[in-house]
Order: sequence, then structure tokens, then C-alpha cells
Amino acid sequence: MHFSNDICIIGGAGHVGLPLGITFANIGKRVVLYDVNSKVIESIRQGNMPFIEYDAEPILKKVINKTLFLTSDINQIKTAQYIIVAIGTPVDEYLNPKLKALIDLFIQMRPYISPEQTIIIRSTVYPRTCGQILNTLSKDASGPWHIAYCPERIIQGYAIRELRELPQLVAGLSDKALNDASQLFGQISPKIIQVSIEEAELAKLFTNAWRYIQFAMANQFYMISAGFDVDFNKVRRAIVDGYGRAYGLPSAGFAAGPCLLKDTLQLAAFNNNNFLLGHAAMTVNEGLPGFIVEQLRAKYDLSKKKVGILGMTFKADIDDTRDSLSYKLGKILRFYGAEVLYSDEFAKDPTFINKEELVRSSDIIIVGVPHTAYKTLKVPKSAEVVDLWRILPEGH
Ligand SMILES: NC(=O)C1=CN([C@@H]2O[C@H](COP(=O)(O)OP(=O)(O)OC[C@H]3O[C@@H](n4cnc5c(N)ncnc54)[C@H](O)[C@@H]3O)[C@@H](O)[C@H]2O)C=CC1
Ligand SMILES: CC(=O)N[C@@H]1[C@@H](OP(=O)(O)OP(=O)(O)OC[C@H]2O[C@@H](n3ccc(=O)[nH]c3=O)[C@H](O)[C@@H]2O)O[C@H](C(=O)O)[C@@H](O)[C@@H]1O
Repeated sequence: MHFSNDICIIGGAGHVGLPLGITFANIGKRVVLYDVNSKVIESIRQGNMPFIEYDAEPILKKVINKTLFLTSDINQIKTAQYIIVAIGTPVDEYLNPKLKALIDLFIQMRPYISPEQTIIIRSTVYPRTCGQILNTLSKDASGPWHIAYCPERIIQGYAIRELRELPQLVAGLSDKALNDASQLFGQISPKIIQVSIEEAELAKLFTNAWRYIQFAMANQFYMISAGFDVDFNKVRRAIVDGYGRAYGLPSAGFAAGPCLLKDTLQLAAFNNNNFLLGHAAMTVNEGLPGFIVEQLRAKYDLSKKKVGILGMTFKADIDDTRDSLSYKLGKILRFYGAEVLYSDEFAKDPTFINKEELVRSSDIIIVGVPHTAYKTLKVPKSAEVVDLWRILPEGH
């Protein structure tokens, strides 16, 4: 069968789908990005990245309407040899994985796909989801379907570089799926690591849970140090100095975003909520804003204070506010009557003020996220500063 396109990415306007599409289009593949968000599609068509992904926009401008195309017409998925699925896979308000959207997508796709196509799941999935998708597609005795799982492992903001640097885990529910997906990703990844579907599903979740737990470790140490009136950063520096076994100890700070917590919870749900370390990490990381507020409350009547939060995104030097802990911090401060000011270098919001104004008008300044621009920000000596990341200049 002849396909007029090489790849169709479902969820192609998202943080995972778009940089991946740009990367394949840049090596000459004909890529169609299919997404339900037609407003964002239009903007990408004009060559504009809808969010920060370093180094992506110049390549987007080069490939758009040449090898990279956008559509909100589901019919287009018929046209591609490979279908890559990169839609979101969140947990719900009861901390359970929301599987329905992904399964429903396959039910919706079913009339437009054929067994000649290779389907690659890129989203992070709850274990055994890939098998369920195969069952869903095979219900009417059609097939055989070729489904691969190739989890995305980039960190947001640096996908263009990391897609070329990171080894790619590849698993298949058929030999053809495994070979096709390995062949495709072999063209952009330096190394293909073939594993079983179950191994790949767990590998992805273990990676994120492991990172989340590491950050929780640092945050717990920070809280113990603070309760003891000791500077955790100094302790950390002393620990890692010349002591290789401790190099992996991160600094303390808000560990948040759309992936680490949600993937830790997916793993917990899969293991019948028997994941003590994962749940403990959630308690520690999600408890950090409250801990900071309690420390401040021990010193001040917050109802008489203006508190400024520097950095509203979920991590440094990007514009994504999804699941950022800075908002939770703001909410708790307001609960205790503080007047709260927000500022960010990248996220746009008409209620935010600029960083200079924020530091000028706040009694207490808390760094939510260590944007590089804060390295040279002059903070009045009179202000109380909470800077877990130690990003502000020394001696404020
Ligand atoms: N953001 C990241 O850096 C990473 C995310 N992941 C995983 O990748 C997956 C996607 O995450 P993000 O890209 O961050 O999400 P996102 O929300 O940025 O992108 C998802 C895209 O899918 C579209 N979409 C949703 N339902 C659709 C449907 N039925 N048909 C067509 N398009 C649809 C949305 O409009 C959106 O543009 C998740 O499973 C996530 O855990 C994995 C590694 C890194
Ligand atoms: C194990 C791992 O490194 N996971 C990555 C993570 O990427 P993500 O874009 O969420 O960024 P991240 O740099 O890990 O940051 C997540 C959170 O951790 C915080 N953070 C980061 C570095 C640090 O030393 N301390 C810290 O607390 C950040 O501020 C942020 O709130 O989640 C991605 C995902 O699955 O979405 C995954 O592909 C990435 O590889």
C-alpha cells in the first residue's frame, strides 16, 4: 500500500508531539501533525512555536509546509505509514489514571486506520495499556494490528537536543511493530534499546518516579535542616564536594510539572497503592509550599505582609505553568491573609508584575522557580528572602 505521508502524530501540537514532528520533518520525513486544538494548529502553521522549546522555532520555520503539515481532520491519519500517539495521559482528582481518553481515541481512530500502518504509542501509559489498546482494536476480529511503545524521555524545553542524544526504548506487540519502530527511531536516536512492552511501560514510570523521589529526598533534608536552623545548601555542598557517591543529591526546590507526580501516582495505582516511597515523595514535595508558609508564620503575621513569588512556571526558563507549585504556595499564603504578588519571566498573565516591581514592593520574596534572569536581580536588603535554589545574588 502506498502512503502519501511517512508519519502522522496524534496530539501533534503538544509538548511531546510537536518537537518530535519537527525533528522527523527535519530529516526529510513527510510529517502530518493532527491535533484537536485548531487554534494552536493555526499558529504553528504560521511558523510560531506555541510554547518554549529551545532551538525548535528555526527548524519549524524551515520545514513548515515543506515536510511538516498540520491538520485537525482525522481523515488524514489514513495517509501515513506510521501513526504516533502523543496525547496527554493525566491522573484524575482521585489520583487514578484517566485511561478513557486514550482508549476512546483508538475507538475513534478505528475507522481511519488499517493493519498496514504501524502504530507507535509515545504517551506515558499506565502499565498494560498498550495491550488493552490492541484488544480494543482487535474486538471486531480485524487485524493483525502492529502496535509499538516508544516512550518519550526528553525534558521539556530541551527536546530538540535530547531527541538526538537519548537512547530510545522500543517495544512491540508484534515483530513487525518492533522492527518498524526501531527502524524509524534509529534515524533520529543514537541508540535503540529493545525491550518487552511491560519492560518499557515500567521503565518509563520507574524513571520518573525515581527522579521524583530523589527530589523529595533533597526536600526532606531541606526541611530537617531548616527545623534545625541549618542551611541545607551548605550541608549539600559539603556532602558532594569530592565525594562522588553523593553527586546525584539534588538541591531542594519545588518538584512539580505535568509528569513526575502523575507518573509516580500511575505506578502507585498500578501497584494497588502499595508504593510507600512514591506516596511519601508526594507528601514531601507537595508539602514544601506549606512548610515554607509555616516557617514564615512562625516569624510574621502574614496578614500584614506583602509576599512576592518569583517564578510561576513548573521549572526554570520555560513558559509552562502546568501543575506548578508556585500557585499552591500563593493560595496558602492568601489563606493566611497575605497580599500575594506574582511575577514570571516567561509565562504571560495580565495579573503578573515585573520582577523589579515585585522585589521593590514585597516584604517577603519567595523564589518559586530559578529562572536564569534572577541571577542578577537586585533585592532590597530589608526584604525577607526564601530562595531554596540559591539563584539570587549573594548578600541581599
Ligand atoms: N511534557 C513533557 O515534557 C513530556 C510528556 N510526556 C508524556 O507525553 C504525553 C503528552 O504530554 P504533553 O505533550 O506534555 O501534553 P500536551 O497537553 O502538551 O499535548 C497533548 C496534545 O494532544 C492533543 N489532543 C488531546 N486529545 C486529542 C485527541 N483526541 N486527538 C488529537 N489530539 C488530541 C492536545 O490538544 C494537545 O495539543 C503524556 O503522556 C506525558 O506524560 C513524556 C515525556 C515528556
Ligand atoms: C526522570 C526525568 O528526568 N524526567 C523528566 C521530566 O521532565 P520535566 O520536563 O518534567 O522536567 P524536570 O527537569 O525533570 O523537572 C521536573 C520538576 O523537578 C524540579 N527540579 C528539577 C531539577 C532539580 O534539580 N530539582 C528540582 O526540583 C523542576 O523545578 C520541576 O518542577 O519528566 C518527563 C516526562 O515524562 O514528562 C521526562 O521525559 C523527563 O526525562
